[in-house]
Amino acid sequence: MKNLHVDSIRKYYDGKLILSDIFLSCRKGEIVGLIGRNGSGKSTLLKIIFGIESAENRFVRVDYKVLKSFRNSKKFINYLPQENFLPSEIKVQTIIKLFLPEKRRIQLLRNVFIEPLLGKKFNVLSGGEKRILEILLLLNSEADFVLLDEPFNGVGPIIKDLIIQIINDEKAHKGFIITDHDYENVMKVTDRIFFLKNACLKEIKDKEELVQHGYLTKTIYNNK
Ligand SMILES: Nc1ncnc2c1ncn2[C@@H]1O[C@H](COP(=O)(O)OP(=O)(O)OP(=O)(O)O)[C@@H](O)[C@H]1O
Repeated sequence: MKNLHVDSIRKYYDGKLILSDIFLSCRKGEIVGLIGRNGSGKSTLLKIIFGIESAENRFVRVDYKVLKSFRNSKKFINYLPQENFLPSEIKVQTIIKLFLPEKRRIQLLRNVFIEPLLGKKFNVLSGGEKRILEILLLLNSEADFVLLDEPFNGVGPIIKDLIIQIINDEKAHKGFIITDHDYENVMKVTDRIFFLKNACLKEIKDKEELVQHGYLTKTIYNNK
């Protein structure tokens, strides 16, 4: 069983400690959630794991392979950034050809949601259509682990359910680390959840702990 092991991550921005000796692991077949207040360092952590952000200290390995840089990581790990990352002036069918090897394209080209979009350029797609396409491309890639930064942001309930369904369908083949402020859907889809506060990660078991950690107020918690 493949295992992503993240250890001893330490990061400062402008002299301020953002991440302090972070340890995190994710097995293939597992979905791990990451919750934290705005600016707590969630995106920074995902970027460091993926290898596109530097850190004072960083140790990432998949099984026994130590991934020292983005060049090593990209074969094993894929990453959905907060902002759209696909080229705006290119048609969806061309994007699929550019991003996926031939044997991995067929399923996506026949996907009921993607098929009607194939002739459209990326920049004319709706926000939800863009997100679904990006997520499906990552899930059809060969990487064993996928880091998703705010996959639910800006998408409606139907697309959210579709994203959850797609992630669950792929769970047997990949491991996921997901961060999003839609904590209810994060809690629904994940097997383990961690809360990032004061540069440290702590595993949490239920929604009540989100009140204790100051992520939810009692009023929000009681009204849900
Ligand atoms: N390139 C940078 N230079 C300086 N400070 C940065 C840089 N990138 C991020 N930061 C700071 O690091 C902190 C963590 O940012 P990060 O984007 O990781 O937070 P986040 O938890 O993902 O927030 P959000 O939930 O709002 O997306 C913030 O205070 C941010 O201002």
